[in-house]
Amino acid sequence: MKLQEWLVNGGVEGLSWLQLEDFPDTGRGVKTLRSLKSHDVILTVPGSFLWTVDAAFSDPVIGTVIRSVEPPLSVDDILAVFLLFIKSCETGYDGRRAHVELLPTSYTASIFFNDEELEICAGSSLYHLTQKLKLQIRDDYLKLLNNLITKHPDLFPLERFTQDDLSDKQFRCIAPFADMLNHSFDVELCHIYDPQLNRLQILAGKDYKAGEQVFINYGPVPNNRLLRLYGFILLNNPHDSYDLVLTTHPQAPLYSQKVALFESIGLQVNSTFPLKLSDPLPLNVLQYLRIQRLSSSEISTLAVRHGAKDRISARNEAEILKALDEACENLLAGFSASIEELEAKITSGTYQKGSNAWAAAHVSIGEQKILRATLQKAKELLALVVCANCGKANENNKRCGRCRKVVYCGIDCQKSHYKEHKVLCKAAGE
Ligand SMILES: C[S@@+](CC[C@H](N)C(=O)[O-])C[C@H]1O[C@@H](n2cnc3c(N)ncnc32)[C@H](O)[C@@H]1O
Repeated sequence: MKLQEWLVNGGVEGLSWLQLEDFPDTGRGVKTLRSLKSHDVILTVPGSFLWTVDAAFSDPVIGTVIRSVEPPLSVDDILAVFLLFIKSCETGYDGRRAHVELLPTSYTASIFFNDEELEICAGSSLYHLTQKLKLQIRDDYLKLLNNLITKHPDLFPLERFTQDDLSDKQFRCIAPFADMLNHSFDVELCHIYDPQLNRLQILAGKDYKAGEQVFINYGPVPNNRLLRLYGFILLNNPHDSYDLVLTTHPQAPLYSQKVALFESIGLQVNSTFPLKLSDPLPLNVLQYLRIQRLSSSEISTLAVRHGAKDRISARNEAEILKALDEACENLLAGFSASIEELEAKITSGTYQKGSNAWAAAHVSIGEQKILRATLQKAKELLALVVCANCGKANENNKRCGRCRKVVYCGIDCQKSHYKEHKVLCKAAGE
């Protein structure tokens, strides 16, 4: 095989015990022909084989052209143009062309979904980011067209540099053969680029028996990101998350003081918080919201000076939890299909296992489960702040002595509420 020859002749080590193979769950991947111990070096790829900005810049044919584009191209654009240029060459670049020929010919990253498939996860962050990405790719393509492609038709024939071709930026390939390794969370992070020695090494991320598929770990990536970047999802992904974006309007009262307070606890005014099933309402979300809703009389209290780790006032706490409750309800209402509807379609086989629709449904289910857990947590915390009977957020509200899950502002409210509360109270107290 041409690729193998090119790599071995150029000093790539490891190819005598690694072999490409098709696997049922992951598609094409790499198997080891010998047993490996965790941390063994299994593949070494010298830097000269990598697709890098430097490699593109030093290419004798297009290097100078790419370098002279104004405004300068982004790293992604340079790599995409470099790859497509090699793909469009009919002669020369034998090794690199052999590599490009082996790249997948179709992709299942979410930007390649048709409208119907994408609609399945409408409301999810995957949906919003994919729509944004589609527009960004169109804009990037138009810029490339004006600033590079139409200026050098001899180097970049228009019919081979269409917007669809450039969407192939999704190939996240960095090194020939190393990019054939599939992902598993069950192995340690095991790919290392050494800038001094200018080489990429892959170590065994666990012990392997001869004949097993070898994996690398793409990092702690949630399903919405796996689907957006790589076109697959993992069931029971331990890193699944919903990215909650919190921002504060510059016209908000006490804006500059609040920004300073955010920064004092390592947060930005525009922050993204990954919510997880294992921690659906992280402390830093509460800290952000407490600061965001501070009143002028609360701004210099001790609790604020301690980073708003604890409640600042009953008023402030009730306000942030109600806002969070409302935000979760609104986000959940924005999904095109509920968890139950999607699960029914998966069980009945309407969304076939492994299809784009199936993957989109799983991302939507995962995000909704997290949002429901966040909503539940916000409700539980709110019940410890506002009187269960009259709804007042009072500093002296006391917990129900039995279940300790609700609070009352006084004995009268507790008595009036007892009829409604007793079932829940008994169940919680048992
Ligand atoms: C770096 S490549 C790995 C090699 C790839 N399978 C190939 O045939 O070229 C990354 C792509 O492999 C697939 N992939 C990697 N890990 C996977 C996994 N655990 N399950 C399903 N597909 C996976 C996805 O399509 C992903 O975009």
